[in-house]
Amino acid sequence: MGRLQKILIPSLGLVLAFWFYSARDTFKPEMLRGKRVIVTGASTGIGEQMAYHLARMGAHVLLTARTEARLRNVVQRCLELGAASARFVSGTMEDTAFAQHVVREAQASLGGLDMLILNHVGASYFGFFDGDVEHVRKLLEINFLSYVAMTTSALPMLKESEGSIVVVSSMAGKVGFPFTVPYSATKFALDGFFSSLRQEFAIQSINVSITLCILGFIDTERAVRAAAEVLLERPAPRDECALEILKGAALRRRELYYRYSSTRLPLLLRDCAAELLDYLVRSRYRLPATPGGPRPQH
Ligand SMILES: NC(=O)C1=CN([C@@H]2O[C@H](COP(=O)(O)OP(=O)(O)OC[C@H]3O[C@@H](n4cnc5c(N)ncnc54)[C@H](OP(=O)(O)O)[C@@H]3O)[C@@H](O)[C@H]2O)C=CC1
Ligand SMILES: CC(C)CCC[C@@H](C)[C@H]1CC[C@H]2[C@@H]3C(=O)C=C4C[C@@H](O)CC[C@]4(C)[C@H]3CC[C@]12C
Repeated sequence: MGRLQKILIPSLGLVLAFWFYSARDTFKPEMLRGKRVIVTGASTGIGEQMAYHLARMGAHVLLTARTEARLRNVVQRCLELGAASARFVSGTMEDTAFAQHVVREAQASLGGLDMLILNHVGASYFGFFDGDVEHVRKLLEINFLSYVAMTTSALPMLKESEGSIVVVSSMAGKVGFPFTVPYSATKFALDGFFSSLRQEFAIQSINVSITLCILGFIDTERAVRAAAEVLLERPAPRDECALEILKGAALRRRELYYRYSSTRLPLLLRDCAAELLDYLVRSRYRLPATPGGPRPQH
């Protein structure tokens, strides 16, 4: 009996703790109703899908990317889907002044901000590193520095609303993958910046959540065009991916993994068997017969 109690009581405690923890963590679409959200890179791909989900949930969306004609269509569709409001600002994130301009636009048109979704990426090549240092610099400006600039400008509004920052990164921002050298550098940089910033928020009791999203291969047009022939991996659907990101953001998660089986599970190997993980990653590539590697795709 005594032994039974020793086992039963802690087990019951564990079950209750697990139940309490999961109950706290249920996503409801109403969580995003009426929220004021910026989505960058919203003209195509995962960003476009996030805009549509947010619209269905009744959020106010401010979308940005370079291509005005596409943004106009996405805004129109968001309004049809039920967005509380939808607008866009077009321009390039190569310019940090533009990043700051987008945030000012949120202040002017929405009167504040609840969620900043940093998702855009500049075009790069999927192939062996070609030694082009200027390309690395440019990609760092688009994929990293503009994220820093937007966060810095948006922070006063996010502190005010106790809001959220969502950083869309990749498995290639946690592990080295072949053929993504410049891109991977920019994604690792995001992890350093935002993980360190999260620590400072904790010390300063700043209630702004930072969700770093670690994505595997997703079926967006550009990614499929660039990599599908070389990868033995099947891309996951972009609309489901977009919804998972929003759920993680609404629940103020620290990190989000999509899909779990091709991100979180392989990453468990990283600290105890790095060489094995490297080998498994390479084994997912159909390596080319030509010594130059796959033709660079932009
Ligand atoms: N697809 C995948 O397999 C994976 C994607 N990810 C991440 O998900 C996020 C979205 O990727 P995905 O949807 O595939 O990308 P897409 O290429 O479909 O979309 C990229 C977006 O960024 C915008 N953009 C490109 N260059 C600039 C620029 N200079 N200034 C401002 N905006 C720009 C594009 O619009 P426009 O050209 O009109 O400016 C577009 O809206 C990225 O952060 C990516 O790293 C992570 C892992 C895997
Ligand atoms: C451990 C493995 C089983 C997981 C495999 C996941 C691999 C296949 C995933 C993880 C990260 C993915 C890359 C990515 O993040 C973004 C882009 C940019 C896009 O324009 C071109 C495609 C590219 C390079 C993706 C290619 C597929 C990658 C390497």
